[in-house]
Amino acid sequence: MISIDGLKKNYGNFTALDNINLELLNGEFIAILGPSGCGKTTLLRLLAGFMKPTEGTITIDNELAASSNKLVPPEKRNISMVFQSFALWPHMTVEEHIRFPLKHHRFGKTKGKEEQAIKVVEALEMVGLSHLKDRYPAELSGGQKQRVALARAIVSKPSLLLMDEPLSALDAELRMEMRREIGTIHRKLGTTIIYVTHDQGEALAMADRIVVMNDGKIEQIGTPESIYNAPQSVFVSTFVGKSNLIKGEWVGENRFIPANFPSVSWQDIGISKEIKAQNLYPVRPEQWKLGEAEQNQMTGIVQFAQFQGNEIHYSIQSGEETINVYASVFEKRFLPGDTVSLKIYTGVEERVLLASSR
Ligand SMILES: Nc1ncnc2c1ncn2[C@@H]1O[C@H](COP(=O)(O)OP(=O)(O)OP(=O)(O)O)[C@@H](O)[C@H]1O
Repeated sequence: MISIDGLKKNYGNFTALDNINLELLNGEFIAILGPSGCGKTTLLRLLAGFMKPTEGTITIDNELAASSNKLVPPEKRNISMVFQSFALWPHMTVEEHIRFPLKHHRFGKTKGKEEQAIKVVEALEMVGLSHLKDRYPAELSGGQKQRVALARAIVSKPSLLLMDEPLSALDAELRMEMRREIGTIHRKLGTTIIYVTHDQGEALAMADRIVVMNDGKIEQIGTPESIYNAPQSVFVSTFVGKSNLIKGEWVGENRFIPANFPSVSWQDIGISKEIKAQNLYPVRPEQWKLGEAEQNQMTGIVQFAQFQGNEIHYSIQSGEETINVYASVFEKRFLPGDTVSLKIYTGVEERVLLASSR
């Protein structure tokens, strides 16, 4: 188990991480999700042992690994890393890359040549590269290079695998394929994975739990479903799921009246206290139900309608607010200039169904 307590990291006067508290269970797949500059890589570097924290501690399997005056260096931690840039050596073949940790790493060291060969074959098979084992990095595609980096990272069976945006240099289709492969490898190996990404789709699809970060702090920790369906802050509701934040007023605890439509009222569907306190109601783009304009309903004028294959993405002007709506292609189509009514799916079950069908 890894325990992070009160972790802080300053670079000079600048605080890159502040009061980070997190417990990771053995075998968990944790995604660290946040925008550029929020401190994701800093957290990963602290976990790897590249630098000391300014305050707080990291404990790995009940042993203090880092504090402001102690640092267990990377080579003394049973960890591996995979980077966005692959970090391969141009003069080594695929097979030599994968054998490297077995020869040199303190934890993965495997003395017998035969045992080494078995482990290399296993790792090559796991990432589907057996047929390319004699190639050099310059002779591989981006996806194949990342598979080499992955095989090199897992061959020594580390207890912790740190991945820093490993798929961001790959094209969209390959990213989807690699998501599945990393998921399969995680299930097979049972290694604890910390996976840094700014891509919400990756985090939602792959992780057991997501840690959403902003500005050096943790905003929310939870399962993908809870992060998506029950964001606790305005930041999480807009960063994950791209909610529209409708302005209005909460009447009592349970009823919301949109500012521009006093005759409309929406019920509470588990909106957090923090969001309520700002008199906002978050509505995700796919949560809207468009219809012909009706009296006593929220309405707007379609500005744009973009065909996306499985969905139509509308931009709708409603009073001063521009509302984004994702509608199924099977629903009634609207055109720019049409006045439409905007209702929302409020049943929690409906919302979960919608979320899981995306
Ligand atoms: N060595 C350093 N010296 C000074 N400031 C730094 C240093 N490294 C990072 N920072 C700053 O700390 C903040 C967090 O950086 P970090 O690299 O952890 O962010 P990130 O979330 O990984 O961003 P990205 O997704 O762009 O890689 C940023 O504002 C960055 O400019």
